[in-house]
Amino acid sequence: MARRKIIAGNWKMHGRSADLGWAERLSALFDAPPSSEVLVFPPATLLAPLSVRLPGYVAIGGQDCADAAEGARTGDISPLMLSDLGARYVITGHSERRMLHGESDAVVRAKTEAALKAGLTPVVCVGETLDQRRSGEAQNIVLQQLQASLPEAAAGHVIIAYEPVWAIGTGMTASPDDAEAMHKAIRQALRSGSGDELRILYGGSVNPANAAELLSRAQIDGALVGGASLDPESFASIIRSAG
Ligand SMILES: O=C[C@H](O)COP(=O)(O)O
Repeated sequence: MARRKIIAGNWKMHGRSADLGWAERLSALFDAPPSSEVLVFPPATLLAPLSVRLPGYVAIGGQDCADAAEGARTGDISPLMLSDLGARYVITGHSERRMLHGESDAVVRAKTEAALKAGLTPVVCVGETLDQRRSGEAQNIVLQQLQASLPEAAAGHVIIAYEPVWAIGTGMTASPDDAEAMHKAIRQALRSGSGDELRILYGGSVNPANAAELLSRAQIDGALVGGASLDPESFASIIRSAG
């Protein structure tokens, strides 16, 4: 059976209460639930107020979580707290967290494990830099990152997002062939743990103009969309591209 596509919007550090009308604007663009799953990752401050305004077919998630359920961690948000607000998903290992907050693969793995324990589905991000791609190391780097970022036996319980660092927010997108080749390598590497059910999203400058071609590829199970998810019309157009 074909894997159901997932279109996920990551708002990153954008959005305040004045932006909550995004929910009604998005739902006004659909007469019926779309065929793909739709996920939204707003900033933690908007999780609760946004979730009550979203149509039932949109699930919400956190953009990051701590690696423990509770404790003396000033400023951190635990996966249990996200779940308490209605989140069902959480992004772990986004390259912005890896780079700006020094998160190692071991940290990503601990966060992913804590998220699973809290009953959330982690969306685990991996991706190479431009230098690594140019030097032909992209696949090795991504597979190493993946292996070190995933807890034991987690492959059947997570979603993977392949996000080449050089494509994020730059307007440069991996070609559908390159993205598909990487997704295939990821699927093969995780096959023993997850069978063919593992869903692998592509992220990096996905927009209404390039989404259809990327999403038409059998190995690309959806998109993790940053900038283009902030505008409901663009996001809706990408959702429609998934079929
Ligand atoms: O999480 C989303 C990705 O980092 C992609 O962001 P972008 O669509 O703005 O390039």
